[in-house]
Amino acid sequence: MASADHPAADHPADAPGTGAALLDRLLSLRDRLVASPRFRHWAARFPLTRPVARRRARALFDLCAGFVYSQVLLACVRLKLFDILAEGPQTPEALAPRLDLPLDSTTTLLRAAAALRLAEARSGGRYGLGPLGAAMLGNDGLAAMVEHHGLLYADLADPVALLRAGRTRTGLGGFWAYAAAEQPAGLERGTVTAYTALMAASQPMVAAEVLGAYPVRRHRCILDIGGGNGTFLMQVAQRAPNLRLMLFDLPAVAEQARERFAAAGLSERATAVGGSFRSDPLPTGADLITLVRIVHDHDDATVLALFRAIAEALGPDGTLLIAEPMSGTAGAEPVGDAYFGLYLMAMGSGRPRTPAELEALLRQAGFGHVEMARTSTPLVASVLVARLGRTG
Ligand SMILES: CC(C)=CCC/C(C)=C/CC/C(C)=C/C=C/C(C)=C/C=C/C=C(C)/C=C/C=C(C)/C=C/C=C(C)/C=C/CC(C)(C)O
Ligand SMILES: C[S@@+](CC[C@H](N)C(=O)[O-])C[C@H]1O[C@@H](n2cnc3c(N)ncnc32)[C@H](O)[C@@H]1O
Repeated sequence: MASADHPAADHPADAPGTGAALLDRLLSLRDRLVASPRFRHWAARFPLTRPVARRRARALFDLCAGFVYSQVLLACVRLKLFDILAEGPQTPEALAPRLDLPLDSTTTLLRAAAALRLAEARSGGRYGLGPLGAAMLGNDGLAAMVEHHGLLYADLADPVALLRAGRTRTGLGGFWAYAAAEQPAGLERGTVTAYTALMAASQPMVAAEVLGAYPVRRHRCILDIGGGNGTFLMQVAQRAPNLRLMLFDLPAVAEQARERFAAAGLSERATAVGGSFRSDPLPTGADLITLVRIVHDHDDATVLALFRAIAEALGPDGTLLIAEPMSGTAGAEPVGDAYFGLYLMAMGSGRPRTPAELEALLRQAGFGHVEMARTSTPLVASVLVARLGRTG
């Protein structure tokens, strides 16, 4: 199941012999060359190799400096710099009292933000929004994501220790309380509220991707498993006024969804059922089941059991839709494998999967037809659509 975003999704086995062996030899020759200080010295000066050498140096520098760039972004978010610059370009002198920073620090922050394209130098020594700062505006979910990274960075302070320990107790694991819980259904409201709020804040950008990729209107009843406080289903409700809405999540989370459905006047159309998909039966009656940012949280055995339970709950004509950032996404490789790979390791449960890995698990559970639905921003979410049986 290769696609434009996942060109290697099929993972064809390397043909034994010539092609792969020749490639290996060429790559080790490249590595030996690049590892030589003399070659690097020469390549940085020779006009034809200089642009490549500069790009590599910059890429390596960005890897060294990534945390510093992240902290510049965090400072901008905390100081609400983007909202302030959205009023119009301003001088450091005018901005310093508004940011409650000394003038010198204001200039340092503005120059850093401009270098990272979050802000932009304008005429008369003023600064305005940069293209990336403008993209942060009106995206409270992204700002909340930026803020919560403090937990991740603390867990990653010693990355080798984290990798050696494997699944261990961490700050992030405490935040995502279900990740380590033996009996997640017993989690109390106080424990699930912070992660539920973070997911709700960042859900609109995910819902926009999913609903742009798949026409939910063709269905009669949707069940959103792990649906949080119902933010996704509330977006669905707007797109498909005739669809019945069901949500399943841990009892303390489902309770919050029920309250929000009632407040939005959706109680007639929407129900929220509390339980754990690791131990409780799923609600039946839906012809579309969605797993939005769920599968990557769990290990293979849990995922396979969940897919099997879904196959049973859906019935033969039903559709399962999986939406989450996936491993191996073309153009977003570091998102799936570097960011989510280490994120989920720190969280203590799950792993990012390629579409082909997901498809293999789906097939084991009886889903014979699996295809990708194209999203506009696959780093936010890729979408897989699966149906039972062999035909589409
Ligand atoms: C108008 C003129 C003159 C020119 C226009 C030029 C042009 C075409 C500009 C483009 C403007 C544009 C449309 C920009 C769009 C920007 C977008 C869509 C940016 C999106 C960025 C999204 C980001 C950075 C997403 C970050 C997401 C993160 C960090 C998510 C983390 C999720 C976590 C930690 C989830 C945890 C859940 C768990 C536990 C794993 O299950
Ligand atoms: C990462 S959040 C995603 C929430 C929502 N789908 C979204 O994208 O915003 C994972 C959700 O799965 C729920 N969850 C985790 N383990 C569960 C289980 N065993 N049974 C039911 N829900 C579970 C959590 O309570 C949480 O709401």
